[in-house]
Amino acid sequence: MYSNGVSLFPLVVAEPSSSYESGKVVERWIEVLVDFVDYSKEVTEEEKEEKEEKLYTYRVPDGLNVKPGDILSVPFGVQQLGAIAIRLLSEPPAKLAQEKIKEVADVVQRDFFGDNYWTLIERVSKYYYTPLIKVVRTALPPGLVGRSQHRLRLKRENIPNGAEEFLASTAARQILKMLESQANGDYSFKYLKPKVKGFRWGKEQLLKRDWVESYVELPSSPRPKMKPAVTLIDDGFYIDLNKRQREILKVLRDRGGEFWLSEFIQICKTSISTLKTLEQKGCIVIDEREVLRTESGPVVVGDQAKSLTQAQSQALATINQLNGYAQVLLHGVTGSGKTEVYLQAIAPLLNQNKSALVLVPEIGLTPQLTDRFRARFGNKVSVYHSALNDGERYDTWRQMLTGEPQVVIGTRSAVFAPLPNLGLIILDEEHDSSFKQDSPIPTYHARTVAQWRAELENCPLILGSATPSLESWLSVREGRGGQGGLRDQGGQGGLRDQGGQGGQGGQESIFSPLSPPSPLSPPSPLSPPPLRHYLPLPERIYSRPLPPVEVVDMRQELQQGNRSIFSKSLQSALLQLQERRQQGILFIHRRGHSTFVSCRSCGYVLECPHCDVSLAYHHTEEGAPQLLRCHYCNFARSHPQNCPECSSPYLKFFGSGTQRVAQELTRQFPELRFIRFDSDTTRNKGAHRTLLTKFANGEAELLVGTQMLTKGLDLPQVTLVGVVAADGLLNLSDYRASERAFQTLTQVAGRAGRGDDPGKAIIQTYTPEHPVIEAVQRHDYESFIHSELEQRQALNYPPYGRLILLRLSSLDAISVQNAAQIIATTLNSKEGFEILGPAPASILRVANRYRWQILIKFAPDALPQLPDWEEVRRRIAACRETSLCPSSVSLTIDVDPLHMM
Ligand SMILES: Nc1ncnc2c1ncn2[C@@H]1O[C@H](COP(=O)(O)OP(=O)(O)OP(=O)(O)O)[C@@H](O)[C@H]1O
Ligand SMILES: [Zn+2]
Ligand SMILES: [Zn+2]
Repeated sequence: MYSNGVSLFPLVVAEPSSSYESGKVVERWIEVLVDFVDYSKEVTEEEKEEKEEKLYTYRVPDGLNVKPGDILSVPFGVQQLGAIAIRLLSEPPAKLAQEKIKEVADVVQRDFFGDNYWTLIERVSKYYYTPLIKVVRTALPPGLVGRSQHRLRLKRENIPNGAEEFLASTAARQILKMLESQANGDYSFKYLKPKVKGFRWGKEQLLKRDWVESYVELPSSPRPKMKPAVTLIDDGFYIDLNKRQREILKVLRDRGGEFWLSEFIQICKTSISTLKTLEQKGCIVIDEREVLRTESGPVVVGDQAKSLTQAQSQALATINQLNGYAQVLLHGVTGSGKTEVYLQAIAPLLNQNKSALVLVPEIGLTPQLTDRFRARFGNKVSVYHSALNDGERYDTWRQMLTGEPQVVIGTRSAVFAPLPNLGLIILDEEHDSSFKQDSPIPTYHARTVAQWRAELENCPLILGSATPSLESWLSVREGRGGQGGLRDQGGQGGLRDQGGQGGQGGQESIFSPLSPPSPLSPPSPLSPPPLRHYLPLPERIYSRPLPPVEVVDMRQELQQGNRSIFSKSLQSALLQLQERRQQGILFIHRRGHSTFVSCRSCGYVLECPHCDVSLAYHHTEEGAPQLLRCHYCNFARSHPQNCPECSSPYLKFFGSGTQRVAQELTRQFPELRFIRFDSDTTRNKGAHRTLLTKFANGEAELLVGTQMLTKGLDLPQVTLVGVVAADGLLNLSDYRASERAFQTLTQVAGRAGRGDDPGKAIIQTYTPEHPVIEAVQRHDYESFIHSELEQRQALNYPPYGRLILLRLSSLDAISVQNAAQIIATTLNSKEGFEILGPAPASILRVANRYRWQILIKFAPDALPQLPDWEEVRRRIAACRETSLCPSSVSLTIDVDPLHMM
């Protein structure tokens, strides 16, 4: 047998090598995820996906030590490709002919992701019933491994004189010589391999002696994109200038003193030579600035830390003292300055060479937030979210792997960002449901994953919100489970037979020290220093008042003969905006309005041909095509002239919420300028920023939009917030409806009065007595949440009980119903949980697929104890077996679901 040990230390050959110790099974095969980059275009997306998701088995050559998480190089067809080691096997798959299995060519990089990262991926895989491979695909940008280069570098300081004499192998000597001949002692594997016979063994020996190191060079570090910008340095008052030159300087000053050169030339209708003259006169500077690849707009630099309010400094002091993992709930009312606390919590970390990860709900609000971070930390900030294209995403990843301390701001999937030396994770607006992925699997919640990650990295997690989720409140205030508490159950109950993970000894032990006390056991009197901190910011900055909330009863308006969608009160507030040159926000809950098109003659309603829903009418602006669109499958058609059923030309429609309101505004307030801010008008890249900038520049009095408006906008000029109809929010048939309605209304009201002028909110509703409305009006988070928690507890809903939703769908209506029935019966026949359903989804057919669901509910006191929990998990995973769920039916296991179907 040929092993590394032999030639180096002949005397210890007789000793058993470590893989034979303690009766461990020798694992000689490895399943790998092959990194396809330039995969042939002649296959369908589906075939491609199947191939990409597939694990391939390779043999591990003797003497090569391979671990999950290593980056390998493997022969694949005629190519040599990068691959990630996923799972060791002690036997080759029975289906494969042994002699057909190829050997791993080499280990390119050990522990590419680090143990913690790999543990995180495994935990997500287990907890969310998702094959490891899919989690890896979720976490990694495409092509990360493929584009990198594997290299070998000399460690000169370790090499003794006459080193070659110590080397028994010719290959090793040859490699050493070649490297030494290079000034930087460095070559790529690709270069060395064909030149050195037995390259791998030679390299292994050099590595063993620590004379060389192997590393992956990610393609050259990202070069910032630069673009010329104009900056005002002197407004030219004492300089001899002509009228035109003065005009140009005034424009620049009015626009904040900075502009991209090309855009500024357009705006002023001027030329580069005119600007050069102004530069020579010392009024402006034209220089290159870095452009964030995902963003436009000049980089604002040099923002200083603000001096903190007392509440802010108290919160910051606690955060600064944290050493290692802790869960912090920063509960600050709207406009209390949570962002400033984040910024000042991050600043010292960067100086300690640590990085920070900031997760935000949606991209609509990141431009403003990103600007604030960039103003403070300059180019240490990068943005990572799903709207980036592959290249941008890849670039950002690459930058993270350089190891430079940095701040990454991103949406849900950024929770997997491979930041070096993570010092802090922040979830801003932690209550927001867009942190949860409904599909595809893994159906993860970024808050849950962030918590695991913080524990693994041993760093604090800050959850910030004006309206914390019930989960976080319960977890921090009462030290009870919440979603994080699930992990000690879910995490340990690894499904060894599922998805390819598990099987390596010692895994369980990784979980135990991290597990918090079980949510079911009383807190121990000897508990270690508190891992949970509640940090309130009960007041707005400068003690500005929260906006008074006026609730308007729309039933009374109707009785008084007002048929407009705007109440008297809202109408006069809108008129005042114009008079006082102030600004307002009008919030529309999309579902609150009918958007379908129907025939006045025969009553026919235009429906989606693929889903059981009516089509929604869409019209962005005058002159744009009128479209009918399905909100479920995105099917679109033009608006017909005549009824398809009876040919009548009298089709009646309402626009979607915002469209209809926009029409009404134009009719009733022809002078009022407004900007629509919704999914129709923000489709294009950069549209969010453009619209918000227009609004901030005072180009309109009113911003009209949907949910997007509620999330973190900080516009000091806004004094009025109107909610057109709160009822659509209140009457949703979902156990979370009240929580969501309270959060949305409080957040949207909180956009008012953030500047010097006091603000107010007007909420229109047909049910003013609804407890949610009353709580919002009183700004009373605590009593709302207490009564809400009581109800959840009584019904065993989260955050007390736990839910797992099985979503089934199929093109065939009968087989999905049958499968749902069979699965529900099978699950029901055992104890340990409650089964709700099977039930058809509220919209049965979407994109031609029929959908059924089964809800599994675990009451807190019936929660299975370990090791029974594992048995329960096995039973749930077994639902996917074809005996229960035929291949024509797809089944998604949604753990901790937020949305029912
Ligand atoms: N200590 C401070 N002194 C002066 N201004 C401050 C201070 N802290 C924050 N601000 C300013 O107050 C405003 C509100 O702060 P911020 O947007 O961080 O509030 P928030 O708590 O995140 O609000 P929301 O939850 O409503 O989004 C911002 O314009 C911010 O620059
Ligand atoms: Zn008709
Ligand atoms: Zn549809």
